[in-house]
Amino acid sequence: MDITATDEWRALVEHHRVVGSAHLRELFEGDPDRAGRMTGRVGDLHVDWSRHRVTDETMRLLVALAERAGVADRVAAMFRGEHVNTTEDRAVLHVALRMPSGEELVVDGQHVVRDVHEVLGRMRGFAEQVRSGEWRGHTGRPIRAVVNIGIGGSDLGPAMAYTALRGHSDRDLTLRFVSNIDPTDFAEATRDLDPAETLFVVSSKTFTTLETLTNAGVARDWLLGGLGADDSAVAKHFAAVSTNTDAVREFGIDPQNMFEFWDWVGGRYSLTSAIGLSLMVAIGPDAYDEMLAGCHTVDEHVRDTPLERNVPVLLGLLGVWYRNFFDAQTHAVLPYSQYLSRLPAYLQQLTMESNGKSVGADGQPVATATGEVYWGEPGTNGQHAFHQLLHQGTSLVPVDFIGFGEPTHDIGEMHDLLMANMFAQAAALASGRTAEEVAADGTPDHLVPHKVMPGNRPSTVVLAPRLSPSTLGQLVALYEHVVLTQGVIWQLDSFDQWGVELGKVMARELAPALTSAEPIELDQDAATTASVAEYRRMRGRSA
Ligand SMILES: O=P(O)(O)OC[C@H]1O[C@H](O)[C@H](O)[C@@H](O)[C@@H]1O
Repeated sequence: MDITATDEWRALVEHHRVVGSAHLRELFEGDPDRAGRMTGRVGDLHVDWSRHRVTDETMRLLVALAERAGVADRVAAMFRGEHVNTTEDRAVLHVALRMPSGEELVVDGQHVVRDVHEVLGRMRGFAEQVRSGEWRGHTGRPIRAVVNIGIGGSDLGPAMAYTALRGHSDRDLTLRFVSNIDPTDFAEATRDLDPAETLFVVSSKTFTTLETLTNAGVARDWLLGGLGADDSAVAKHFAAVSTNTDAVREFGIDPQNMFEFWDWVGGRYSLTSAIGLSLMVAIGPDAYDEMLAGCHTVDEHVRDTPLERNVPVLLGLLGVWYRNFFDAQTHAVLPYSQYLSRLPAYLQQLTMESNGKSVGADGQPVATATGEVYWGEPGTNGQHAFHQLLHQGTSLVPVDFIGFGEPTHDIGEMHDLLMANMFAQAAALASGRTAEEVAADGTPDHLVPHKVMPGNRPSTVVLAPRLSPSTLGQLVALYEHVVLTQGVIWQLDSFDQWGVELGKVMARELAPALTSAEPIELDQDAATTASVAEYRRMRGRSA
C-alpha cells in the first residue's frame, strides 16, 4: 500500500494547510482546556501533548491514518509471535521478556514465557552469588568489579539503565562498560581494577561481533596475565550472554556461565533479556524485576488500549506529523535528569536503527520520509549549549522533555529549580516572545529582532513521580512502541538493520592493509587508498 495515496493521508495534507500555519499561542487562546485534555497516562507516566501544533481534529486524523496503516493489527500480530520481522523471518517478542511467569505463549513450538523465566531464575542466582560475595574468583577472593563487554544493543541498554539507576545500585561493586574497539576503552575501564576481583560479562547476541570478541580476547589476556594463571581461571571470571552457545563454548567460556536469549529479541530491544545481566548484578534482582514490571505495564497499555487513547501510538503519530507534514528532520530528547544522560544515545539506536530506512518491508522504495534523527542531552546543560537553535534556529525540532516529581537526591531547592527550568523551556518554545513584548521591556530598536522568540515550537512533557526501576522500564517500553507505530505508518521492517553490514565487511577487508608491515597494493577507491596511505605513513609503515 502507498500510504500517501490513501484518503487518510490526503486528509492530513489538507488539514496541515490550516493547522500548520496556526501559532500555538492562538491554539491555546482559542482552546484553553487543551492543557488538561491533551494528556494521557500510561503506568505512572503523565504525558502532555498540549504544546503540539495539533487540534482534536489533527489527532483524529492521525488516528485514522494509524487505523488505515494497520497499527492495531501489527501490535496484535507482534504479541501473538507472528514473524513481523519479515526480512529475517523472525518473531519480535521483546514484550514476552516482561510477561509474568504464569502467562502462556507458545511461538514456533517454543514455550517462550517459560524459557524467559528459566533464564531469569538463573540470572537471579548468579547476581545474588556475585553481590553476596559467595562467587569467588580464581584466587578465592570475592568479585568487586564487573565489566560488561558488548556493543550496540549489547551495551547501550544496560549502560543507559545502570547510569539511570545508580542510585539503586550496590555502591561496593564497580560496574564498567567496554564497547569500542578503540583500545583506550578497555585500557581506561580496567586500569585500576584487580584481575583477582574482576568478572567480565561478554554480551553479544551473535557472538561474532568484531569489537566484542576482540575486547573479550584482550580481557582474557589481561586476566590471565594479571593472575599468572592458565585457562582454568576463565570459568571464575567470565560469563556470557548470547543466543550462540557454540561460539561461547569455542571462546572458552563455560556454558554453565552462559545466559541465553533468542533470535526473536532484536539487539536494540534486548535490555530486558539476559543482556541486562550486568545491570541485574548492580541493582539486584528485585529492582530488576521492578524494571520488567514497568515495561510490562506499558506493553499491556499498548496492546489493550484503543488507538485514540493509546499513548505510545499517539506519540508515534506526532512524530509522523512533524516528519512528514512539517519536514522536521530531527527530534530532541531532553531529560531533566542527570541520571538519564545516556538515554538519548540509547534511543538513537532504538529509533534510528529501526526506522532509518528508505526501502519498505515489501522491498519497494518508501513513499515518505522516514526515521527522525534522535539526539539530546540532559537539561539544564543543553540550555547553555544548543537550545539557542531550538528557540531561534531555522529548523523545527520537536522536543521530548522528561522530568520527575521527586528527586533521587533532595538537596535544598535544587530539584525545584531544575524542574522550573524544564517547564520554562517548554513554555518559551511554545509561546515565544513577540517584537511588541520585547520592545515593551525597553529593548533598543536595533536589538529587538535579535530578541524576538518565534515560539510555536512543539514539545511533549513527560512527568513521572520519580526515577525508579519501574518508571525507567516504562520509558523504555514507551519509546519501543513509538518506534513500532512509526514503522507501521512508514511500512518498514523496524526489526532488521541491513544497513550496518557493508561497513563491517569493508573494515574486515581493509584491516590487513593497515596492519601489514610489507608495502601493500590496495584495490580500493582513490579516497580510501589515499587515507590508508596517509595512515600508514603516520604509523611508520611503508606506502
Ligand atoms: O549483540 P551483537 O550480536 O554483538 O550485536 C551488537 C550490535 O551490532 C550490530 O552491528 C547491530 O547493528 C546492532 O543491532 C547490534 O546491537
